[in-house]
Amino acid sequence: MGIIEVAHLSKRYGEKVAVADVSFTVERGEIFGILGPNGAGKTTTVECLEGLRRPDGGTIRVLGLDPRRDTAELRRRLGVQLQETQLPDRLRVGEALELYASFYDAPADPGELLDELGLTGVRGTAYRKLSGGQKQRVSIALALIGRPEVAVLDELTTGLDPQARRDTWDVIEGIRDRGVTILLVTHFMAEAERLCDRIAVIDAGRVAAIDTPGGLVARVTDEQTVRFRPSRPVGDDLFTALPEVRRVQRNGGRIVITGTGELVQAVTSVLARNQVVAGELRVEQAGLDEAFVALTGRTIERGV
Ligand SMILES: Nc1ncnc2c1ncn2[C@@H]1O[C@H](COP(=O)(O)OP(=O)(O)OP(=O)(O)O)[C@@H](O)[C@H]1O
Repeated sequence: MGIIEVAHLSKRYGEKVAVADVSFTVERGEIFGILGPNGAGKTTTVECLEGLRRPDGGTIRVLGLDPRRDTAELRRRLGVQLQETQLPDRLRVGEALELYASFYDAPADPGELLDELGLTGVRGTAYRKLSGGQKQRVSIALALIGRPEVAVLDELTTGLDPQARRDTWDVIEGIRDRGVTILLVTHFMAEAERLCDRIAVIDAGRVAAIDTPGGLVARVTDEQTVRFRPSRPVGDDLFTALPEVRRVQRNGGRIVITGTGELVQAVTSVLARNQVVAGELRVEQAGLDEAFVALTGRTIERGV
């Protein structure tokens, strides 16, 4: 059984269909991403599984619990980071953690958590004086203070600069390594690519695809391109004879070979057999960006 199971979820606001039909299962220990453009229905989906909204249709189980019925138990076992944590301005970081810790029977140690998130130095600082990245890490700390088995992180790095965003990614990987299952909502491509074991691509309230980042790319194309400058002149026929090769092009002194499968290995072995050295060798592969466009017909931000 998955740690989170969502089946045929639907939710509308008046006439507006926010979630039309969303199903996915999150396994214990993974970082599962929900990736989609603004307005795709990501937040509505996670708010339903947090028990904050009542779905119009479908079923949801989180840790085997029904979010609408077992709200109190779910609150103890699910860590939730809100889109914008609003804490009183004067509250100090350490006090905020102590306060939230008091809501749980067996909370994490606030000092250890601050240390892990690199916040020890601002323990006595008022929340309003923190940088965007520090505020974000406080909101992650608050999501983890109850030692949850599952944490839902929504738009984790929105508004952060690239360095703060990368630092936050390291933090998230550390949390996963401690065994916390993470449901990560994002509209940044780079974030999903870097962090997620599997991704549900959501568009207009529906799941367009669920797969590993590599699997999503492979669904769309397994074409790759190898570029290099040969150490001596070679004919195209050397490469066109390889089953992996689709096209050979020339670009100045460079050879550009497009193909599939074990293309890089095939090209480099034929070069080695013919004593040609490949200078300035580059390999390019379609990425999640291309896969996302092919699946949804839209582009979204990369995020770094
Ligand atoms: N309370 C509400 N009342 C009416 N419409 C809403 C409400 N909340 C969301 N919507 C609409 O439902 C759709 C889905 O919104 P939702 O916030 O779930 O998307 P999202 O993928 O999380 O987007 P974002 O990345 O912008 O947060 C959007 O068209 C949004 O305008």
